[in-house]
Amino acid sequence: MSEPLFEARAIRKIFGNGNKQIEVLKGIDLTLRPGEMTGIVGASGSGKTTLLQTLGTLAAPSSGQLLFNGERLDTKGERELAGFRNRSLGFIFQFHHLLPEFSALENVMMPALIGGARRSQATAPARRLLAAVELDHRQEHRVNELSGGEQQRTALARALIMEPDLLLADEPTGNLDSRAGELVFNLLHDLCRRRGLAVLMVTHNLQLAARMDRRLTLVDGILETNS
Ligand SMILES: Nc1ncnc2c1ncn2[C@@H]1O[C@H](COP(=O)(O)OP(=O)(O)OP(=O)(O)O)[C@@H](O)[C@H]1O
Repeated sequence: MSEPLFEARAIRKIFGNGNKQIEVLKGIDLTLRPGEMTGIVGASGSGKTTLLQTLGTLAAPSSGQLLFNGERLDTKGERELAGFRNRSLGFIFQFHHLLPEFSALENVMMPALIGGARRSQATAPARRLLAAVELDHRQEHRVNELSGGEQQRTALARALIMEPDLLLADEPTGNLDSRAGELVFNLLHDLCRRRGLAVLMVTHNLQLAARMDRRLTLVDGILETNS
């Protein structure tokens, strides 16, 4: 078995204060290895988005440890974490957070430009990724001219441009028909096998979850392993 890429140890996340506190994550232990696809299911409001944001260092845990390649993340400052996320993590959010005034191509290139790449370096990989999600014909279109499913595939291309080690995806096939959902799943599956990408994906699609290496269910703030 390969070395862990990512480890969460006893992660808790509490919102609010005083008698208005709600404990959404109550002690998450999770190990992700390169090349592994892990599906997370759970009822609405069970904390799946909170889990992805906390594991992805977008929200600080209330307690517990996060390790990436054995190195502690939870002790790093925001500046260092921003660099880490740009280099090593890809995110697909439920609401894409694409920039509406920019084209699909520009949105996909954005993380590379933020990471210091020149436009001339970022263009070809961005075009390749848009082609891989079958959006060759939409590259120059502004995001607000794209359908919900096209926006979701653009967000996937953007999440992959930096060749992340770990992709955290919140319902990445939610707006897609079954053919596009299949395309996205196959693309990710291929990256896992070929490049060792690790994927942690929230999905309500049980058929998709069944094809992943592992399925976990978030119940009452704890991750349970499904058979
Ligand atoms: N910033 C916040 N402040 C207070 N409570 C919050 C905050 N963010 C989330 N919560 C609460 O945490 C719980 C889990 O929310 P979360 O969005 O993580 O659930 P989810 O499983 O992703 O839901 P869904 O499947 O409906 O998207 C909810 O009860 C929500 O109201």
